[in-house]
Amino acid sequence: MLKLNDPSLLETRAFVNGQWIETGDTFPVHNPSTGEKIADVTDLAISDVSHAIDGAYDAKIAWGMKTGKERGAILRKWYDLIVENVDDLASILTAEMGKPLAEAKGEIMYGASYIEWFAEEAKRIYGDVIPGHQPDKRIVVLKQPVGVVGSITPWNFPNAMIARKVAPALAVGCTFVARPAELTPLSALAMAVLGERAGIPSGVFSVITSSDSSAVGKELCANTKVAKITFTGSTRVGKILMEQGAATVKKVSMELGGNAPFIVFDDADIDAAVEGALIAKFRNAGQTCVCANRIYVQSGVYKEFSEKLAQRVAAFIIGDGFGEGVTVGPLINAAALAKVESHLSDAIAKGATLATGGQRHSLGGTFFEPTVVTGMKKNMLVSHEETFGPIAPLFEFETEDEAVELANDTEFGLAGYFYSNDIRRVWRVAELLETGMVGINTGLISTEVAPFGGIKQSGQGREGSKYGADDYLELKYMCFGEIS
Ligand SMILES: NC(=O)C1=CN([C@@H]2O[C@H](COP(=O)(O)OP(=O)(O)OC[C@H]3O[C@@H](n4cnc5c(N)ncnc54)[C@H](OP(=O)(O)O)[C@@H]3O)[C@@H](O)[C@H]2O)C=CC1
Ligand SMILES: O=C(O)[C@H](O)CS(=O)(=O)O
Repeated sequence: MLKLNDPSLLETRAFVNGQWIETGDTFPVHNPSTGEKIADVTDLAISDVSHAIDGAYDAKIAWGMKTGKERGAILRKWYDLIVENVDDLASILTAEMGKPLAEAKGEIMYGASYIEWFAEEAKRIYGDVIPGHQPDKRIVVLKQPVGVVGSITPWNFPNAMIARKVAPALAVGCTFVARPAELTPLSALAMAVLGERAGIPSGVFSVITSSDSSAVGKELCANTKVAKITFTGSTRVGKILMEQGAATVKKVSMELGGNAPFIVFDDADIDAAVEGALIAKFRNAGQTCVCANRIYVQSGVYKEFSEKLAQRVAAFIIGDGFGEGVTVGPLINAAALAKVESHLSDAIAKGATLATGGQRHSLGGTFFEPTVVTGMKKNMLVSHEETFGPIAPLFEFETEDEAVELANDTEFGLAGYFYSNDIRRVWRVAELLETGMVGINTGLISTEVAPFGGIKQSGQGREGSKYGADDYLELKYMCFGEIS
């Protein structure tokens, strides 16, 4: 049983229009480290989802009429409550998702940083005054909230992916209907408990828990009271939602799949590059969209980098996310494990060589040994598919042009990383990489102060930073005539 300082944070009812809802229908939530059931969560019907949308639509006028300062104050209170309860929120997150407790705490604080950031930005949603085009004309541009936002988020960051969306939405005056992944609804519900305590008015932030993501997605896309869909997840599902949303011309923000290249040039600090690769590849057991999916190492430093990386990876501590000192937890489910094994067996069959790891961990379940594999070639599955697991595939290259060509040889374009101490090379490569984000001599780029998002088939829109509110705003232009 989960031991919490505040057991009321382990909520299993859906939160709709300020009411905690039980329908009698539930779906189970399991701990991926142990396989044990940790809760039965309300399984809403589509009529309940539609009711949540109605409530958000009814609430948007009053919420939008508050000043930015008033909305910001409520968001700031929410931030303070999240920080005060970080230990319980992290325990709930580790229990339902499996990541090590230290990483879970990091995620809670990372998600909270977006709520803090947009609590401040709420007061700064400025419009424009444009010089008139005729003597009697005066032109003013307003920025107004888009309205009701439907949100669908993945299991791998069950707190931060919602926080990264709900914060800007509420800051600018939108209302928000969140549907968390079936695998990890508890973190979202705990956010709703604290949001209610912070004074978020009923209807402004609802959490609709459901085992039928497809049906919820169809309702959010078809319901004309929903102005916008914001989605984080696979490119496959993003395309489904974009197609479904087209029927009602839904605005969309899409944070989708990745296939990040991680390039080590021969002028790099190799020890620093190893540290960067450990973070970029193995954070969340490799289950992040910005993970290094392909590691390209220039031939002159390939042996040194490979050996140093393998040595560090072999020292990882695998186990239950609650375990003391554990640095790599389980994969989320059997399907994730099967994908990791398929990518690895494909690579080995095509000539790759194991440097460390390479098999299911002796703990059983969905634990997999963190793995380094060398001798990778572009005809291997890992080159073109997102592994979403703890495998570091090392490819060798000779020239800078070759590295850039290999890095860009993907339909994805979310994150890219490289290590080099040649300033001219840094600018050349950074400008040529076809990604929305580039880490230069660092393997960790996610922060609320910068615009997070991808290009190509990794999505559209940006989350966080001074740009992050734009996805939740409409421009309205007013032309005043007869002014003389
Ligand atoms: N760009 C980014 O910031 C991020 C991208 N991702 C990407 O997400 C993937 C991993 O997450 P994963 O959960 O497996 O991704 P999925 O796309 O399978 O699921 C993401 C969310 O979409 C829901 N969903 C699934 N099918 C549909 C549908 N037909 N209609 C509406 N909603 C649906 C899921 O619900 P349910 O699971 O309950 O069915 C889940 O809540 C990877 O590709 C990763 O790169 C992940 C995190 C961040
Ligand atoms: O992969 C994800 O779900 C997150 O976007 C990763 S990050 O924002 O924590 O880097």
